[in-house]
Amino acid sequence: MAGSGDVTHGGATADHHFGDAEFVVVANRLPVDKEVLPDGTVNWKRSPGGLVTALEPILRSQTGAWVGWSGIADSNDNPDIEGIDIHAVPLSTQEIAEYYEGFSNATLWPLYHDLLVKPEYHREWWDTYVDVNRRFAEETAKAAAEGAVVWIQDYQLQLVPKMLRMLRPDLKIGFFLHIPFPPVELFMQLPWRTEIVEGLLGADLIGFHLPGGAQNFLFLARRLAGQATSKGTVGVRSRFGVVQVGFRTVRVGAFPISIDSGDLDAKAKSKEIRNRAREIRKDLGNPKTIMLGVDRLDYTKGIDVRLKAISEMLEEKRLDPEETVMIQLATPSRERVESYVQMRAGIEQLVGNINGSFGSVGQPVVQYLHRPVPRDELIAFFVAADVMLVTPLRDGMNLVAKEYVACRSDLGGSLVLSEFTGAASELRSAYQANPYDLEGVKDAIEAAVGQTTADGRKRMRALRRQVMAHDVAKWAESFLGTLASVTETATDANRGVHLVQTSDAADQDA
Ligand SMILES: O=P(O)(O)OC[C@H]1O[C@H](O[C@H]2O[C@H](CO)[C@@H](O)[C@H](O)[C@H]2O)[C@H](O)[C@@H](O)[C@@H]1O
Ligand SMILES: Cc1cn([C@@H]2O[C@H](COP(=O)(O)OP(=O)(O)O)[C@@H](O)[C@H]2O)c(=O)[nH]c1=O
Repeated sequence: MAGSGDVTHGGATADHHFGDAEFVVVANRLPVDKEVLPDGTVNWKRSPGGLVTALEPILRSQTGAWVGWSGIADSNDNPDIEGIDIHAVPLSTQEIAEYYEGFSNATLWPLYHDLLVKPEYHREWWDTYVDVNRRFAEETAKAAAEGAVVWIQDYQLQLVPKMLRMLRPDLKIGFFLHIPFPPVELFMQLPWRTEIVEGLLGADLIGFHLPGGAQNFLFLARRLAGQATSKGTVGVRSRFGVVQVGFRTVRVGAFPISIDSGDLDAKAKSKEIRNRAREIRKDLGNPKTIMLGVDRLDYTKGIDVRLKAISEMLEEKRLDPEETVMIQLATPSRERVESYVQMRAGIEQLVGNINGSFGSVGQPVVQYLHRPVPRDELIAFFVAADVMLVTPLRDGMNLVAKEYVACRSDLGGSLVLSEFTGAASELRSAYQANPYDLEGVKDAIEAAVGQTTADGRKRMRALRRQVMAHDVAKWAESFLGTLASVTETATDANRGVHLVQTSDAADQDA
C-alpha cells in the first residue's frame, strides 16, 4: 500500500510517493520461483537460498518488501507472498540479454573473477545496465517508507545505491557484494569504473565477504572518486574502513556470509536423510570412497580441475576405479552466455574420457547429473560423501563447503577446499589446495581419501565449530547492526580514524 508525502530535500521540493515498508531487500532475483503444476495452475515456491532464509524473519517481523526480477522474460507477474510485499521489476528479452547475460554475466562476472574468461565491454550493455538499475531504484523508492532501511544485493545492482540516494536521501542504504571485489589492476580495465565506484558510494555501508575486497574498494574510492579514505587494515566484522563523501560518511567492511547451519544439521540427522544416504551408497555398489562435487555449472567453480586431478590419479593408480565413485551434481546456469556453453562441452568431454578409460559397463567412475537437485536429496548426498571436492579457481564464498560441514555431525567425511574461495579463510582445517597446482590438488585428494578416522574427526570438529557458530542469521545481524549504527554526521563516525586525502594518497599508493 503506497502512502505519499511532500518533502524537502537539499533545498528542492518534490512530491515523493513513499511506500510503507520499513525494511526493503533489493536483489536481482525475487525470493520465489514460479512452478506450473500439471493441471496448469501456477504456484510460487520460496527459493531455497540462504539469503531468503536469513532475511525472511526480519522481513516478516516488520513491514518488509523485496524488490527483484521474477526470472521470467516479459512477465508482469507480481507474486503474492504472505508477509512480504513483493515488487517485481519486469525485464524484457532484450534487457535480459544486455543487463543480465551481457553486462552482469559476460562483463562484470569474469572481470571480478580474475579474468577467467575475457570480459566483453559493449556500450549498449552498459546503457541497459544503467536503465535497469534505474528501474530497480525507482521501484525501491516507491516501496520504502520514510527513513526505511534498504539492503541492496550484489554486482547486478551496483548503481542502485547512488540512484536511490538521489531519489530518497532519507533512507539508510546498505550494499553487499556476494562475489569477489577484484584487485585494482583488473578493475581499472572497466570503461565505466568511476561510475561503478560512485554508484556504490551512494550507500551508507558497503559490505564484502573478505577484508581484501574492502581494501581494494577503499583504494579505488580514493583513486577514482577522489574521496578521502581511511588507510588502516579492515577486520572481519570489525575495524571498518571509512570513505568521506562530502558531509556523508560511508563505511566499508567485511562480513563473510554463511548458511542456516542449525537447520541443515537437524535435517542431516533425520532418519529419512540417513536412510537415503545409505541407499545412495548401496545404489553405487557400496564403493569404499564416494567423492562429491556440487556446483552451478560455472567456469569459476573448477569442476575441470577436480576431474583432471581424478583422471591423473586413476592413471597413476593413486585411486582405484573399483573402489571409487565421483558424483558431480551440476545445476544448469546462464546457458545463453557463450563461455558457459563452451565450458559445459569441456566438462562433459572430461567425464566421458574418464568413464571411457576407467569405468566398466554399469559402473562408471564419474556419475554426472546436469539438473538441479532438490534440497533433501542434496543433504543425503552430503551425508553419503566421504570426500567433498570444492575446487574453484575463484569464488566469493562457496556455501556448498559450509553446507557439507553442517551436515556432518557424525564427524565423518573430509573437505578438499580451494584456497581461492572466501570459505578458505574460515575453514582452515580443510585439506586446502591451490587449484592452479594440479599436483597439489592431487596430494590434497590423496590425503583426504587416506585420512585416519582420528584425524578426520579432529578436522571435522574444528570445521564445525566455525560453521555452527557463524550462521547466516549472524551474518545478517552483523551487517544490519552495523548499518543501524551508522551515524548521521561524519564527525562521530570518523572519531579516531585518520583519513587520507587523495593528494597524500597519490604519494602513498604509488
Ligand atoms: O542468479 P544466477 O545468475 O542464477 O546465479 C546464482 C547466484 O550466484 C552468485 O552467488 C554468489 O553468492 C554466494 C552467496 O553469497 C557466494 O557463496 C558465491 O561465492 C557467489 O558466487 C551470485 O553472486 C548471485 O547474485 C546469484 O544469484
Ligand atoms: C548444485 C546445486 C546447488 N544448490 C545450492 O546452491 C547454492 C550454491 O551456493 P554457492 O555459494 O556454493 O555458489 P553460487 O551461489 O552458485 O555461486 C548452495 O546453497 C547449494 O546447496 C542446490 O540447492 N541444488 C543444486 O543442485
